[in-house]
Amino acid sequence: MCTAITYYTKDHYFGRNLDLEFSYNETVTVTPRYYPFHLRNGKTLDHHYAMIGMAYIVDGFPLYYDATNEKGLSMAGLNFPNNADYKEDRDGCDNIAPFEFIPWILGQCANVNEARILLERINLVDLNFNEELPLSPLHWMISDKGNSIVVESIKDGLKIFENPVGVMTNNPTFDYQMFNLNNYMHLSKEPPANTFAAKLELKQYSRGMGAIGLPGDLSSASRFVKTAFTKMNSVSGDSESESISQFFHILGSVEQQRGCVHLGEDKYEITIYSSCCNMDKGIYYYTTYENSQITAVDMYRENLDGNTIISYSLVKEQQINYQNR
Ligand SMILES: C[C@H](CCC(=O)NCCS(=O)(=O)O)[C@H]1CC[C@H]2[C@@H]3[C@H](O)C[C@@H]4C[C@H](O)CC[C@]4(C)[C@H]3C[C@H](O)[C@]12C
Repeated sequence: MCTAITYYTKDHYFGRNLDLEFSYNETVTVTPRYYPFHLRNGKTLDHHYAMIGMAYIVDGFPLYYDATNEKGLSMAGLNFPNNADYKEDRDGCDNIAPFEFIPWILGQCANVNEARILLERINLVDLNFNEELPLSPLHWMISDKGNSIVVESIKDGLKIFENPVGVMTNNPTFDYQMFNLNNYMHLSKEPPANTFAAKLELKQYSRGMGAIGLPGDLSSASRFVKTAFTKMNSVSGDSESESISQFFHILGSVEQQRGCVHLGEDKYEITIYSSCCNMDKGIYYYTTYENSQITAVDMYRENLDGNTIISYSLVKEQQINYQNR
């Protein structure tokens, strides 16, 4: 399971939890403007917006999980099993493999409106990266500094949904996730009043009772509701430190602790990493399951006019700040 969010204060932020039972050796990866993206349809994107994000680099190609470009446009791919449906090549379309989708959009678009124009011509094709890395069933959130959309390639075709909450998780389809919020409209950050029965003397015995009924399990539908509630009621200062702290707290409300989601044998899903990218400044912050200290990579400290990929291995060990030794 995974969760992606946006968060806006003075600056704009985009990030996600990557929940899985293993890691592919992903790295924080900066792709500069002149790195040639050789696409499977024979075309090459040889000049494009620079981008930073989390990627698994294979044969020199950055397989991005999530990224932000120099205009702030951001995108994340999340699991969408049994729903994602990729197509055959189609004439007159941009035939793009799902693993090329993030560079294709972020390389060429400055905002969601420009992405929508490319999406009119796109056909996400059923093409494995290679034998060891077959296609992943994904859907994507694309966000700029004001809007988010969700893109789902399903049996019926390519669906694009407005995403007014700026949250995405996994199954089922996004229209269900949005509709499901209706079931929770009675939840509140305020203390509840007794509307149960006027003749009963019911009292508020604890803080937080306005949100009793907010799901706390780790299913994707529940995480969607929990994250939407946490994010939409979020209050923070607007400094960089306060903003990113709040961002990680929102993601923390749905993080996965080892042991709670059993996948058979000795496998458990965990939050491998949580990321938060400042969309205005191109700084990619992350924590990992073992390392709760925030680590950052600043895209603008790299040569963005180069043609070779720059990558930083994740700092995964816990960093403890001893105060008395
Ligand atoms: C599994 C990851 C999403 C995490 C997630 O949503 N988990 C939920 C599981 S579930 O719903 O609860 O079953 C996705 C996100 C990005 C994906 C990776 C990226 O798409 C890049 C390449 C693409 C290749 O085709 C496959 C390997 C891969 C390296 C992908 C592996 C895997 O599918 C990743 C890492």
